[in-house]
Amino acid sequence: MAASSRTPPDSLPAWQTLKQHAQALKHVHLKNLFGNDPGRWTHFTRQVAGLTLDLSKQRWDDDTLEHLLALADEAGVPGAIEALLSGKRVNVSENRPALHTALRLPPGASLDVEGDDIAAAVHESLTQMERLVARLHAGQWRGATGKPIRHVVNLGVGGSDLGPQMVTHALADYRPDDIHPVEVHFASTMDGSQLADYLTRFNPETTLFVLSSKSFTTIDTLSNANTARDWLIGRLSKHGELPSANPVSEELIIRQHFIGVSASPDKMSEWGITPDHQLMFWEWVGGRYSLWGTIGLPIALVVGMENFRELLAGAHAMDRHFQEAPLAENLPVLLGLAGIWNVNFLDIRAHSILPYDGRLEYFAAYLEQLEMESNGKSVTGQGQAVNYSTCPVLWGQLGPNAQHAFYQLLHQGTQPVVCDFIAPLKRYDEVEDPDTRRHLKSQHRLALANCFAQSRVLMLGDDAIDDDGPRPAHKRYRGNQPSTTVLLDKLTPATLGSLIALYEHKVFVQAVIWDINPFDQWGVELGKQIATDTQKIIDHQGDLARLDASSRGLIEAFWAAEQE
Ligand SMILES: O=P(O)(O)OC[C@H]1O[C@H](O)[C@H](O)[C@@H](O)[C@@H]1O
Repeated sequence: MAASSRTPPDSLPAWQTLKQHAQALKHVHLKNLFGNDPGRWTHFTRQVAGLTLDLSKQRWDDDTLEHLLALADEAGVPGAIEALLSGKRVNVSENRPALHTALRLPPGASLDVEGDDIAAAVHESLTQMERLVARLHAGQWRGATGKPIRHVVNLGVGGSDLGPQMVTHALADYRPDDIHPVEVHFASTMDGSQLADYLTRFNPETTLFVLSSKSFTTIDTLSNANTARDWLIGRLSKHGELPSANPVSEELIIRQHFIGVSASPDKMSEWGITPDHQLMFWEWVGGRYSLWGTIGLPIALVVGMENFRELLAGAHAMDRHFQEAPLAENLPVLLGLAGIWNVNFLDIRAHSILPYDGRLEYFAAYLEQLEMESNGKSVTGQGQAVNYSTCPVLWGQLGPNAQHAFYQLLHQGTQPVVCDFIAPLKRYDEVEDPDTRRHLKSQHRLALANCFAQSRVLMLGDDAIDDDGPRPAHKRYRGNQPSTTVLLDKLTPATLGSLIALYEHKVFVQAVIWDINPFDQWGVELGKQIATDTQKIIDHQGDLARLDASSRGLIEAFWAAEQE
């Protein structure tokens, strides 16, 4: 992480100790670790900011943790945490800080970064967002023909889509009921199919688009934006198709139907977004870390500003804990170390995210970007190739659905996989009808029973059954698959904020130990460049002959299909 060169992690004394320790522990089954230590739950469980982190089902013991904590120390984790939170230029390849934590500083806080109080600027941007939200919630934001906005479509991709979509879905229950009803939707794919669905269903007079793009150059988002603009102009302008008594100017349409959110105000203006409808953020906020600021506009539209600020407060509580707690009590550090142990010492390179609550449907997709775009790297901050594994392959799905899909592999496949089970302890208290509440609460108990049963079976295998009589091989379970369980007291804006910040900081801790930069994503650039070249060839403006045989064949197949 640090710009100056560092001892490679695999040359640190604690790494060597861990290698030997792993050899000794390799043949110890998780069930025996539990058998040997009745106090595992207490030893390996921590509670902070509405979250309970149970690491007792990791395939480790007290000594492992001690060595891992020594590794964190030797790798400079405490100093790196301080550098991150105080705004040092930890993103070395782009020479800038990574200050997503500044977006959730409480009102009145200040943070001096290189001579500027950035907390003040952050709060100003939130106030500007609050004003736009208030206008929409009051039904005062009118489309070009004078009707209040009913549908808001966020056009963004990656960090400008996944975080807001995940949180709006998770917190939909927190929608205030005293507001003008505004429904929020998301379209990200460059093929236009998601957007096309909205365009066939929504009334252009009452539809507003939020163009969310940190760079404001992402072709996926800009192509959707152009389609949306053409649709609105085609329907509403004086030359349009709508038989309106009051045809309106293109200028008014763009003014009233587009908000821009970006770190590039010039590009927003160039596209035509009026300065009043531009929300800003900064280069020092990474896209996948940006839901906490103005990119969170869709979240604030769904849950209201008060709940949005609760989300920030929950994340800030985790930031404080990350900064202040000793390593051995520090949730993100412990979660990060469990990952290091699995990847680098137990050679487990697959990681599944399994929430047992339908509201967390998009959490795995969000973490896929957070973890793999951050830590899917193979050179250090100083450009040296690493010779140890970094980010595992991470994927997931709602646990109850995944039980009927890929749990077969978890239980009997050949791959070791570590799983994160995530569930709220309390649910459905707020349902008004007592009968419905009773039924839903029993469904919640059912979901928790499944969640707890699955991690137990993964751990114990056949030993989970009392009567472990003779059975054929295809009915046997070896167990010994490690897992983590994260329990939320309840899924609220604050606990969700803490949960997301927990994973953000876990990713950082791992990056520090692996000595990689989690805040850039150069690996996605070449694909974009080659796609631009390929499009020229598809459009008959480039040389097909210089491509490989497969790419040529694919393009020719497309051309042939176009002729049919
Ligand atoms: O917000 P934007 O600048 O449009 O970027 C959207 C996304 O696209 C990029 O290609 C990156 O891989 C992501 O990190 C980013 O979140």
